[in-house]
Amino acid sequence: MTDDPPLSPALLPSGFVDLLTPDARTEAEGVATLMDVFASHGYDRVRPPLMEFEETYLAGAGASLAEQSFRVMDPDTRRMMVLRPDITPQIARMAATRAGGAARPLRVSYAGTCVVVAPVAAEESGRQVMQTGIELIGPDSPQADAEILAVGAEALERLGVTGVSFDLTMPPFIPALLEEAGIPASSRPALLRALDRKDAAAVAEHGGALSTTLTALLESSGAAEHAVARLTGLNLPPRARAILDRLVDTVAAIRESRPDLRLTVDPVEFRGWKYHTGVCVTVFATGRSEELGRGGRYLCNDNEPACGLTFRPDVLFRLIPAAAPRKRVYLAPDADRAEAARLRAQGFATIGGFSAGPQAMEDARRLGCDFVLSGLARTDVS
Ligand SMILES: N[C@@H](Cc1c[nH]c[nH+]1)C(=O)O
Repeated sequence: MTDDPPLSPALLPSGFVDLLTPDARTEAEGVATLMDVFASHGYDRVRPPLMEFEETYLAGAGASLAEQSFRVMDPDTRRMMVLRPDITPQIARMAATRAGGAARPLRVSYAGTCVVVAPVAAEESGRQVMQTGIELIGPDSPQADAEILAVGAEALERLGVTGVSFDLTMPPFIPALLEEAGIPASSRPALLRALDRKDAAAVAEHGGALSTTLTALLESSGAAEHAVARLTGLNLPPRARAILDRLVDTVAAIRESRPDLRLTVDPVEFRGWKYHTGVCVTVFATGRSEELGRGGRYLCNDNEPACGLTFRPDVLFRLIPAAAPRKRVYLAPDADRAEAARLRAQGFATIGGFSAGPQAMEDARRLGCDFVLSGLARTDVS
């Protein structure tokens, strides 16, 4: 027994909401549109489960997601399970196990619900998040990175999302640079914080021998061509150089297929889950701070290279007009069944009516119907 006041019947746990119409419809139709574009490029749908054993999920690519994972105990076996916070680690597992023998390059798509402990971005409040994405497994090339971006861009265009920008990052770059430059482990946290805040003064203060390079890196972020021109001129140690060269090649490959995309580069950014091993991307709509999607390069659970892009439909669908409802027809109890079926085939929603005569007309109006079907006769709702 507790002394807590009784819960309101409408109360839900923080971060979980009911999605009503039209939002739920807009989400479902938007996901279908995205999945259709993915399928048209050969990305076949897979459906990993909502829960997995903790020890399998948190191995491999999922290792960095422990803090974001809800744990549930299986009452049958008493084994701990994870409610997935992200689908990509499941694809990394599938690619190394059940889909290990499938022809490469392996292209898969997915749409499903995830649950995170804390909202993904600061401006968000949701803990149940929808993911819709693609993964390209096998090739480790700038062309594969470019394909992911191009397919993602096309999917957004089909949805009608305009003014999108793709921000390229390379999370392993700064750690490699600090290590190669021999920056002591004790100064790294302050330096990483300063870089994360893009605080030039603090970067200069904590950067030691790397101050000039790090300041130049901060200044080079921006439009891809501007960034690439400045970054190629920098004097860098070999591992950091190799990571950067790969980013430059990826920019060139993207430009070849989609010269029109708005591309920016941020060499010091390392947001996102921590399993990425190479070039990453965050998708923004101009003038908005929420992330529409994120992606990047990683390794599957058997170290096979892969890259992918995951959209966040719950953010995305706030940017597009609500999906139009079907036109509605009120079926009086004597409505002709074949005619009703024909109307449904034409895209109408037929609403089964329990009233006839003037009451049918009133019910039809109340339920948002355009006309009443009685026998074969249509009467417009006035
Ligand atoms: N699933 C990752 C993005 C990603 C897809 N593929 C590789 N990375 C995320 O939501 O942040």
